[in-house]
Amino acid sequence: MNKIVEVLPDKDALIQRSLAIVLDKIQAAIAERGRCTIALAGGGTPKPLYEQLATHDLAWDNIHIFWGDERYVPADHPDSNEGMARHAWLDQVAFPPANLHPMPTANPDPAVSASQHESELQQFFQLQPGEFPRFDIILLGIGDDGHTASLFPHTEALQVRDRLVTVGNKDGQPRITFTAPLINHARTVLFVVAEASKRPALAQIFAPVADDNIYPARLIQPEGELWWLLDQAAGQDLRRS
Ligand SMILES: O=C(O)[C@H](O)[C@@H](O)[C@H](O)[C@H](O)COP(=O)(O)O
Repeated sequence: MNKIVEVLPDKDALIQRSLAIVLDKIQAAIAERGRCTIALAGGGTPKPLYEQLATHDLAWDNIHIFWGDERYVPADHPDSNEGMARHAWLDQVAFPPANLHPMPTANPDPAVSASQHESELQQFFQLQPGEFPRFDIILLGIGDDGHTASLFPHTEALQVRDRLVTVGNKDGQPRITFTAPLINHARTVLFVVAEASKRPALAQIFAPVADDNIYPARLIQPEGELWWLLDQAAGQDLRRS
């Protein structure tokens, strides 16, 4: 694992730096492999990044969009990560509809939806049973509690090692989420983190010893590149690298 930590002066600089890295990784993936597979983070932090990406004319036909997690709501619900990304970016440019791979949230049983999405990933990446795909880019954020994707503290999702996708649980509300092993197979994992409220969790995530079950973002130790991009408010206590 190659870990890079950068603290940017403010949120605008954080978004601009994140944009530069994402654009570079997209271009490199297409140049090397003919396509880019990128999984988006939800929440509020990445929205301006997606809005910036919408201002660039990219090879949309060669870019496939996934999500690292999803709230268990329809795409037109205000909480939907799919809806947020579509509004900020995906529906503003000429992505072929077949290149967008949202997590399903229609089945009454979230476990069925998780299994459906796992099958979609296995088919898209032409995987053998037990094999994990290697996404080019996985974007992540962290919550004030140290969760990432929908891997929340003290939940069963943290223990899942033999699946690509599982059911997350936020205060009893179901989510669909990539598993830690799937995320860790990525070529590049990019955390984009802003705001002082994240500082206590970051201190534990970056500590030499702490409980992964309490701070799930500690589980993210990818084989490839691990980027932590933080604004000054979030990252002021951390050592750059
Ligand atoms: O579905 C989600 O909410 C996200 O995937 C989640 O993991 C998010 O990245 C963090 O909660 C940070 O959210 P903010 O960027 O809004 O602080």
